[in-house]
Amino acid sequence: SPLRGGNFSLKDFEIGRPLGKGKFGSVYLARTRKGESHFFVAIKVLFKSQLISGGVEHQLEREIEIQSHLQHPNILRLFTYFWDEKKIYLVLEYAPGGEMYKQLTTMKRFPEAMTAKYMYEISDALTHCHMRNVIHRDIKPENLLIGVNGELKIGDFGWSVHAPSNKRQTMCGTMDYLPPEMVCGDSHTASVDLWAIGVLCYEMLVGKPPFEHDKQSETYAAIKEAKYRFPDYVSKGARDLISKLLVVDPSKRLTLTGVMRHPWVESMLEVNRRAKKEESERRAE
Ligand SMILES: CS(=O)(=O)NCc1cccc(-c2cn3c(Cl)cnc3c(Nc3ccc(N4CCOCC4)cc3)n2)c1
Repeated sequence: SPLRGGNFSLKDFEIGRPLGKGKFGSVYLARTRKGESHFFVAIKVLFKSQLISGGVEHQLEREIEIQSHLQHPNILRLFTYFWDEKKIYLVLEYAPGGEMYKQLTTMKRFPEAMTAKYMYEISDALTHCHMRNVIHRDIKPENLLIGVNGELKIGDFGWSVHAPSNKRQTMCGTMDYLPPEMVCGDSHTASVDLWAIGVLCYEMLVGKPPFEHDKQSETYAAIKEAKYRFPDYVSKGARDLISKLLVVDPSKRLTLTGVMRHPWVESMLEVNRRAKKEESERRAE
């Protein structure tokens, strides 16, 4: 990629439209100036002042350290970063499909085959992270993006840490994805990500997270007991997978390999493969 080497600065890019607004800054579509082939990137612009007042500068350092070293088709690349007097710029891979959050809001809920494909892809990405002793800790639709071929991309490592960790972090996002051990403040291991993909799987199939309640105290109580219900339309296979991830005892949760080899996931991936084959045969006619 034309982003080899270091010391880039804003002048190396043409800044395009804003893609979205975050807590600490915004994300812009951009493209490299050099060379004839315009290479699209997403540039996340963070204000130093806001990072300092938010007390998250160390978190950003960790995010940069971790995400710049992870290279996987389902993890958004962090190519490089640079700063000027007031801002820090992260040059990230552009995800043309946008946020999974928007896709889920638009579609209300995902078909089972689409959900299973995303579950396979996120488990593959987390296997890559856990092998490098990185826990993500903040898996939720808002942090997941969609690539050019509809593939899932983990897009934000702002909350990731090197395992094991008992770092108490002030939660400023939703707590729907918190596992019991984090709700109780106990130290936590990589299995927090397994709980989170259980919550994600439920939310993709149902359109809302399993422990959502009006009162935060009710959400806490439901999480601690892993108390949730399925709407009738959720298949037996999907219920089996989710019930093996939303387990209070972290050591008893299904492993990432177990998710990727789960009968429901495998059968749904077969459905995807057959649909793709039929589609390409139709195109070939
Ligand atoms: C905390 S934050 O600032 O990081 N999150 C706020 C936010 C909010 C919304 C989006 C995006 C976003 C980030 N992206 C990154 Cl990083 C790479 N590609 C995209 C990326 N790509 C993208 C691609 C296409 C679209 N379109 C497609 C056509 O319909 C309108 C939306 C939007 C975003 N979007 C980010």
